[in-house]
Amino acid sequence: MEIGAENLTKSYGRQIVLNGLTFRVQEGSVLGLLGNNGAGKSTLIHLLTGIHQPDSGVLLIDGKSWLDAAQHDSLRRQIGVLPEQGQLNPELTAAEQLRFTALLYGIDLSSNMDQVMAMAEYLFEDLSVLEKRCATFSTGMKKKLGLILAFLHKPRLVLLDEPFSGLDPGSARLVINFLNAYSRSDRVIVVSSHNLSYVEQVATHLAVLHETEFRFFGTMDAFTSSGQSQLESSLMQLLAPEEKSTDQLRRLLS
Ligand SMILES: Nc1ncnc2c1ncn2[C@@H]1O[C@H](COP(=O)(O)OP(=O)(O)OP(=O)(O)O)[C@@H](O)[C@H]1O
Repeated sequence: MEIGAENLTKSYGRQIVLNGLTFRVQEGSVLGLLGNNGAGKSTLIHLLTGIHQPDSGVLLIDGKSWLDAAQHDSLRRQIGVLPEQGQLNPELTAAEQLRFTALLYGIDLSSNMDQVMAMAEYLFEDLSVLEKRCATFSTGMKKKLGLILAFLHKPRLVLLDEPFSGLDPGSARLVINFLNAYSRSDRVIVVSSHNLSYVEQVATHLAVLHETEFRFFGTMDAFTSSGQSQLESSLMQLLAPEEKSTDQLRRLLS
């Protein structure tokens, strides 16, 4: 599934968040979406899911306008989403949440049980967690369950908002391996994250949002070879954050 946009613009009130974005992400790509807090990464993911509408411009899925394409349920079912929050019903057990999400996607969980159990076994050490209520889950457990839900129906387009936040290093490694195993020539994965070292291990392409526009959009190789070898220093150079003095802060906090 190829995705893209032409002249995509989104504002909240008078604040322009995304301004005239034009891009293409080809099948087989894993796009790392980077940018400072408030740069508009989640906003772009919301637009790609179809939850929010752009003010102007066109979102393209397999070359078709997302608004036209969205009318086709089959296409919607090919999208998997890990939102930043609000995905789980705290009252349900994890197993109930899995069944509920499967119902929403219109898939028969019993015939996909091998796949679901394989994902759960891989991400959770102990499968008894599936009988616990989501409300009792730790941050990392919620994230892992959210990932399983996002991949439940083997989507061709996967949109992951902060998949690594709240994960311990071992769990993050599992998720990196999981994403690399899922990546395939007919799929696209979009990963919004602040964790550069993790992004580096999964992304084939990078998009850096800054001040409503892409400061960079291209392959990982092009990004890191454009003068710097390290992802973090390349990003810092691109976004050029101001060095701020901590003198006043020190005085106030002393
Ligand atoms: N529903 C909303 N109503 C009003 N403003 C919003 C809304 N959603 C996002 N914004 C604003 O849009 C801007 C972009 O927010 P967004 O959540 O997309 O950023 P982000 O890059 O995902 O940030 P972070 O890295 O902190 O998660 C912010 O200034 C935010 O306050």
